[in-house]
Amino acid sequence: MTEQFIAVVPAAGVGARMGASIPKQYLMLQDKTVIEHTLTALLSHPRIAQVVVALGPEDGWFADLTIANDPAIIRVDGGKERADSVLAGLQACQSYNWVLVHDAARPCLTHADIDSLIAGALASKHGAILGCQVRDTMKRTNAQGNIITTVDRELLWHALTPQMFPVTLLTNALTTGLADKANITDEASAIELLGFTPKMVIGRADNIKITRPEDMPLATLFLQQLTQRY
Ligand SMILES: Nc1ccn([C@@H]2O[C@H](COP(=O)(O)OP(=O)(O)OP(=O)(O)O)[C@@H](O)[C@H]2O)c(=O)n1
Ligand SMILES: C[C@](O)(CO)[C@H](O)COP(=O)(O)O
Repeated sequence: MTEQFIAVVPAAGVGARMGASIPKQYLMLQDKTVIEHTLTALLSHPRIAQVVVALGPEDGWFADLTIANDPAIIRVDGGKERADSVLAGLQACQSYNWVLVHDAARPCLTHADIDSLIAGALASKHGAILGCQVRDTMKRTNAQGNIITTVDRELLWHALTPQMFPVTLLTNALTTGLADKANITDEASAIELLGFTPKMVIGRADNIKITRPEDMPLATLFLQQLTQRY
């Protein structure tokens, strides 16, 4: 039988940068909430058997969603930082070899990208992440906002999600790295802190993370365009 995987969806954020009255993962995009789009993309993939959703302590929204009753969904309590939420989710993944971690706030994920990530991760000892190369000239500024240098963009990427790693390796990395969690903004950065070099897999640039209000119409357009998501 083809190996099945588990996914962890960190969904315990408050969405401060969105500035909405509810966490951004519960805002409506077309016919359903952001998190429902995200979970549907994962749950409908043939190699994802279960999805662990890390929820905020005050979350009163998830239980009201129909998808919350899907038997493939496991709920856990998230933590103060995204890395804490992911580590909490990993405690429910110990019977699996591999885990995909995907932001609840990235609803435009396609099965083609999940397929590419799985192939890339299984071919790499250190796991893999989806990413897309930067397109603009990149600048570094000083604290006063003055440009101090132009950064070589040749090998510069936007890290996306899902990110896929062996469960034991990622659990160890996040447990060890949490002492330095200020620098752990994605799973790969914790793996890198152990000295490993995960594989970068080319992903779609429309797999955006909904962060600010202007991202909502963009995600709506992308979902309309994505006729072949699954
Ligand atoms: N303590 C946290 C913080 C974030 N997340 C999740 O991690 C993903 C990416 O984080 P981000 O875009 O930063 O979401 P928020 O933290 O909600 O946004 P903000 O920083 O604007 O508050 C989101 O799905 C968010 O719900 C989480 O599970 N636990
Ligand atoms: C994990 C991530 O989406 C990869 O780009 C990003 O690091 C999340 O950062 P955030 O500040 O928690 O949104």
